[in-house]
Amino acid sequence: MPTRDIVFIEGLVLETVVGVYAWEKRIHQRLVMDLEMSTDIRQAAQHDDLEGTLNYAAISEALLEFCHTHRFELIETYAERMCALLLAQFDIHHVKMTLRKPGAVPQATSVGIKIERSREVSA
Ligand SMILES: Nc1nc2c(c(=O)[nH]1)N=C([C@H](O)[C@@H](O)CO)CN2
Repeated sequence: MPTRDIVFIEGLVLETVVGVYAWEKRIHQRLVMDLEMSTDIRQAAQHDDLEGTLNYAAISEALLEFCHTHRFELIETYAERMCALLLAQFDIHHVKMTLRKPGAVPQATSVGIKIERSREVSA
């Protein structure tokens, strides 16, 4: 029976080069990510074994590395590309990502996007 199990990461701070404007291409800015990843944790819990679940430390490392080695103008591009990376490299069925760019609009606490992506089911 399918589960509704979630492994999550909240408030992951990613330093990267991001922005539409010329001045933004010369600095590093912070993006802050919340992530919910659907998986099945029953095997891991039964055997008390990290191999059977999503390793949130390894996933955080992969996202930090991605942001160190890429630069895009839009946070949409970061979100889309990082969801694709997660679905390709980890046993995730469905991912919900919130990506914030705090400080982009000084009058707002934060701005950003929320997306959800699922692994393609092959026919
Ligand atoms: N939907 C978006 N709107 C805006 C973005 C973005 O990435 N997605 N980016 C900018 C600028 O880079 C802005 O953050 C500079 O303050 C504007 N709008």
